[in-house]
Amino acid sequence: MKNTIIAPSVLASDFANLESESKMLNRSEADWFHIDIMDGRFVPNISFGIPVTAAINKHADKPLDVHLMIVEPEKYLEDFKNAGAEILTVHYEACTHLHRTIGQIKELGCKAGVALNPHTPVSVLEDIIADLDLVCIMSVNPGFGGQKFIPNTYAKIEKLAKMIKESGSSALIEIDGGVNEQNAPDLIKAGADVLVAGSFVFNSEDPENTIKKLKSINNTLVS
Ligand SMILES: O=C(CO)[C@@H](O)[C@H](O)COP(=O)(O)O
Ligand SMILES: [Fe+2]
Repeated sequence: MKNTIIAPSVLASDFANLESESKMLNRSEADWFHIDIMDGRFVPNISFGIPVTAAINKHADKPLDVHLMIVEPEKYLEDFKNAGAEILTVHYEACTHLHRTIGQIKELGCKAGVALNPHTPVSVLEDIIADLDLVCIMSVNPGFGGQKFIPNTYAKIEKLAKMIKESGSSALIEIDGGVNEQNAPDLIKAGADVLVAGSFVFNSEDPENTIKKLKSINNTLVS
């Protein structure tokens, strides 16, 4: 039985109470904290940056999965590593020298991920897939929480899973955007290893229990 990783997105949490939100995630069955960094240039929104990531890390006792939606991410990798990032994901569309950037992430001792916008085919990763620890398929256009899931994601997961298998890569497939308890079973069946969920978790009445529900979906699927 596959153990799907659940990574709640802190973007949808109460920023005025990050300590208690972090403690809730620690208590919960969440595996990672998903940290969305938006710069107002790569995406049309600004979230938070290095000091807030470090503040969350003071309270988090689980890995920080840092999703960099920024231009020139190579300039800030070390800062985010020092702020507590264990996984650093850069956007394919933001990196001219992706191979070099992935090497820099690994030299820092972090796991290296690449995120793909909805319009970017998974085939662009063919020549780098063996070097990646994670591929994040964006199932919404990045920049905002609470958007509608794009169904073409399922086909992308299947193509990527095939590429990973054929290349012998051990990259995990992460799905980010509009994930909820309705689409999670099909995402897992298609090949998702990591589910990011923001609004679905934090806008629910009982976020801890919502995480538990997402985590238990695996167990209801026939492997
Ligand atoms: O990276 C992003 C959005 O750009 C995501 O991580 C969102 O924060 C997920 O939020 P929901 O779609 O689950 O509300
Ligand atoms: Fe994200």
